[in-house]
Amino acid sequence: MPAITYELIKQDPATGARAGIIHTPHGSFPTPIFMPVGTQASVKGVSPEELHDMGAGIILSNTYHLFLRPGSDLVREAGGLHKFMNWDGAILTDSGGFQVFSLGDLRKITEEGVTFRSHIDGSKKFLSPEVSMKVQMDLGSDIVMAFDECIPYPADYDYAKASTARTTRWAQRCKEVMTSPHQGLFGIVQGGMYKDLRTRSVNELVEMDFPGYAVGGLSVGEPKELMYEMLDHTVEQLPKDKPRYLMGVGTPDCLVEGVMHGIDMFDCVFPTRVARNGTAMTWNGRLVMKNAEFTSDFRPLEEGCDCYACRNFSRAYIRHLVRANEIFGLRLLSLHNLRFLQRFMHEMRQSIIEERFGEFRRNFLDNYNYGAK
Ligand SMILES: CN(C)CCSCc1cc(N)cc2c(=O)[nH]c(N)nc12
Ligand SMILES: [Zn+2]
Repeated sequence: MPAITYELIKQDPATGARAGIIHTPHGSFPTPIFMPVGTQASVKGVSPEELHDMGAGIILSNTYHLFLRPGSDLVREAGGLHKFMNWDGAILTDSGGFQVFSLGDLRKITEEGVTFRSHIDGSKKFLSPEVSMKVQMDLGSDIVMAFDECIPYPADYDYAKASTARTTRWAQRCKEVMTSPHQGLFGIVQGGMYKDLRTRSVNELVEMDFPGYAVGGLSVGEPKELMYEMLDHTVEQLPKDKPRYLMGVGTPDCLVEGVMHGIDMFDCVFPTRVARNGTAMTWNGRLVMKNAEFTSDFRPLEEGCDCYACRNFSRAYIRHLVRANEIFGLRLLSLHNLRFLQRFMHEMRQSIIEERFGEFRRNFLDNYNYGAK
């Protein structure tokens, strides 16, 4: 029995949208799903108990960061990442490739792997398919991402072709050393913005029969229309009985469009990052809490929200905390924004099950106004 399995609940008859359940060794969760990001083994300012209370079934963490600090040997000694951070839900770990490639010229790529300098102390480090898999086995995450190169945008055809072929060879090397029966290894589709390379990447990864697939190399600065075009082309070639994960996406409009194209899993730092910038996410757009309009607004951040912030505090109080640089204000906004995304995905999933996804999408996009208010 594979560690990760996908159960289709409902396919929207008119679009690629679908509702399902993903089963993992640390529990099952409904899809489509948004995964809170806990890069360094914590979702910034949020406790595991609060993550459970808001309905999070899976969180993200990161090979690159934990490899550098505190080191995966320590986490293994602690009994793995679940025990280390006291989270008993599912965990997905990214493979480290993306973070290394974000270092720009501080790294050197060869067939073997990537040499780079730690952003923490400048020491020389090496990541490869084998090292990434060893780290992720030490961490014990339920879903392990293959070690890949996220092709920058723009990239010329020859570079994208050579890089995608290497990512496929790296995926094979990951598969050969990922021996834990309790962890599921996802392949990551690359190919840049070239449809023929995306098709080749999909075909070669599907040939290796992974339990799930991520669409990589998107949300890297390309226009949204181009992202959707690549997404449409890529997802339709992926197996229907396996989960699909769109990496690094995204804002609510991108979540709706990603679901429409058949994506099941999403992650993005957006909700916690904008929270730390003093902004609340609501169905009708963003609230910039420092704005004077909230000075004596004693309503909750969002009417009808059941989060801890909205059940106990007002916009006026949260505005005061943000202006006074009180950490509690940012914590309240993080709790609200993460709960908002859980509610958003739940409503979207219900609309698929009740065959009214098209109406949900139109209503949301008609009211969508994520310019700061
Ligand atoms: C917090 N998240 C942004 C981190 C997890 S997702 C990181 C991430 C984001 C994007 N856009 C593309 C890729 C990609 O092509 N490959 C990998 N391995 N990771 C990716
Ligand atoms: Zn709320």
